[in-house]
Amino acid sequence: MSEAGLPEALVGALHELARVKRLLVALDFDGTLAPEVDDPAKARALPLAHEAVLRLRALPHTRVALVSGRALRSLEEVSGLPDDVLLVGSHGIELRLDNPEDAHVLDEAEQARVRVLDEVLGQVADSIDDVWLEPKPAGFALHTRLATEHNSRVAHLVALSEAQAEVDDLKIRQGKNVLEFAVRSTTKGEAVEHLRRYIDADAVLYAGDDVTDEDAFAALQAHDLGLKSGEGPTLANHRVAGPTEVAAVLDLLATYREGGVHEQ
Ligand SMILES: O=P(O)(O)OC[C@H]1O[C@H](O[C@H]2O[C@H](CO)[C@@H](O)[C@H](O)[C@H]2O)[C@H](O)[C@@H](O)[C@@H]1O
Repeated sequence: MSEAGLPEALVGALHELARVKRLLVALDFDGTLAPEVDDPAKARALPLAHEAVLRLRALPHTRVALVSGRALRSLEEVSGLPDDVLLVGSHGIELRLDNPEDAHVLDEAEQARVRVLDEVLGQVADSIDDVWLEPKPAGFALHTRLATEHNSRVAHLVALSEAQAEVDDLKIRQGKNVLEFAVRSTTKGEAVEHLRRYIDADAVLYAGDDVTDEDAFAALQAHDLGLKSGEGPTLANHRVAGPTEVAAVLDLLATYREGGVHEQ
């Protein structure tokens, strides 16, 4: 372990990463910047992580992006970051880049499928204790965090079978105490590839904690750095225990890059 309490190999990789010319720092929100809480509206990035993001986005040739499963509007609210931080919501479906025309629009057929999903999943949530539905532009998250294990299992089974029976071509994702249904199948991996091209990045740091972040880790290249937050199988080449350590990583990366060692 280094002085910062981080693995030596990770500290070395951060030092290398801080030297590249154009750097993309792409970060998942819940479970990575923000500790998990029962009410998604109350999630906030740890102060050290928030501060490090602000320091990184102020540096030349450095862009920060949040890449989240949340709806874009929800991500804007909980992250509370300036407009020049790029935002990706709904697992890659919604983008807030530098121009308003980058915003997504669902076509009429997709909107009709969202309405059917609303009806089907709404009935599931209404009929099982402590299960609730979070609406998003292209679908819904069925939350079971506060439900008993039994109710959670029933909710997942019923929601899966009824939604698939009523709506074609659904993208279904399992997350932490949540089952997500969307009418578009964009992934965080596609989002990272899009962001890499968008800023013409020479290297990418991606940090995430959940199964859906694995698509982003799979999109990383040899000179990138993937950081898994918490337990579970991963394609990331580095791992830390959780949001506290992710904050320490971002703080150290900001310090190295502020040191002005990046290639010009
Ligand atoms: O991709 P992320 O930024 O990690 O977003 C994934 C989902 O995060 C939210 O749900 C999760 O965090 C909540 C707050 O800690 C927690 O209560 C819930 O159990 C977790 O599943 C969000 O509500 C979802 O829409 C996101 O897809």
